[in-house]
Amino acid sequence: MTESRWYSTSPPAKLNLFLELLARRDDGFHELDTVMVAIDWRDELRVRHTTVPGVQLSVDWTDGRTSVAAELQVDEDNELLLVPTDDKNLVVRALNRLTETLRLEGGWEVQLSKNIPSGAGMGGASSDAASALKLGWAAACETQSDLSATLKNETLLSLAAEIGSDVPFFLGDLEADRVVQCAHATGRGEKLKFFTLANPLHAVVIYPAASISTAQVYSRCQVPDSPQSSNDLLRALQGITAESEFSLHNALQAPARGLSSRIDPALECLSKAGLTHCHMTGSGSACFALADSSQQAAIAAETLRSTFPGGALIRAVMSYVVPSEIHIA
Ligand SMILES: C[C@](O)(CO)[C@H](O)COP(=O)(O)OP(=O)(O)OC[C@H]1O[C@@H](n2ccc(N)nc2=O)[C@H](O)[C@@H]1O
Ligand SMILES: Nc1ncnc2c1ncn2[C@@H]1O[C@H](COP(=O)(O)OP(=O)(O)OP(=O)(O)O)[C@@H](O)[C@H]1O
Repeated sequence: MTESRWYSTSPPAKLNLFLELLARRDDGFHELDTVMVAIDWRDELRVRHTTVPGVQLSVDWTDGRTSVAAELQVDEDNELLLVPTDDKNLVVRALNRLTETLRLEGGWEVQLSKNIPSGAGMGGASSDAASALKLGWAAACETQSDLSATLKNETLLSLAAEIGSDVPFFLGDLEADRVVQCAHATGRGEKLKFFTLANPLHAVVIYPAASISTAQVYSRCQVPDSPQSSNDLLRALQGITAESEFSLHNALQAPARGLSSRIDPALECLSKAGLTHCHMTGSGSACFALADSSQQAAIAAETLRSTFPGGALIRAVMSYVVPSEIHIA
């Protein structure tokens, strides 16, 4: 066995434009109706298959720890900047499971450069894990010529769903083998119908220097008697109806607001910045609002950087594709 070349990609974050709770299941998970869009706030991940067993993961912050800590107004050793390098990291879990499933010899050398904050509801760890599965599969094919391509989609999808409810979204549309930006997700988030946006989405995202546990938010949520539906939004995003005819919704916003006092100021500042459709994404704490253009988003983000009280990562973003392109070096 030899070492593979380096395989790299840029795992994107996501925003939940809509999230409704339909039921609480016996296994503790919730049935969802959610609409996710990938955005161009991205990590960087490099993977190669090596002769050494296990996963050797190194993590840094692309903009430098000092710079991110300054934006967040915290010390460099603050837990907001801590990213695990052991099997708590979903990248390590993904590659270990790939090794077991494919009965591979050897292990992995991995370099992860973070941009996406954790505990933000932006799915950063899940996206890293999905990318690790894709890169790992590609690298394994280089050193193990007998891997069956027909097993690829089935294996990646089942490992992704095992690792986390958000992970399958970040694999993209495996069946149709096309790049897309959006999906309507049901089940616990793993049943996906991908679609292409009629027009790019522009937004400003504020991560208000607070990490929230997804499990804690779900433990405080309430399933409504009459759930709202994502139908109008789905039709507007696909250009079937006029784009102004939709509203966004997140059933996890109320329980998350009860866990962090940093969400309300983020929502207030976004709504005062001349943007529309202000909401929290996923289980929080990050909040976003939609802009008409990349220029409006950039100007609003710049203004918010001077007006938002306390530390925060504030970015102008736009819709992006899943999966992101793989490079080989
Ligand atoms: C909030 C979202 O990000 C929206 O896209 C996802 O629903 C969360 O997805 P995730 O972070 O991949 O979550 P998982 O790692 O699968 O689950 C973490 C915990 O969240 C709760 N959970 C998650 C997904 C779901 N549909 N119902 C739940 O109740 C469960 O308590 C679970 O133990
Ligand atoms: N690759 C990774 N990058 C960042 N954090 C990770 C990673 N793998 C595991 N973690 C851990 O996962 C936890 C949550 O991270 P994640 O970014 O998935 O949360 P989130 O923003 O709430 O996303 P989601 O929308 O999926 O709930 C953190 O405690 C973090 O330490």
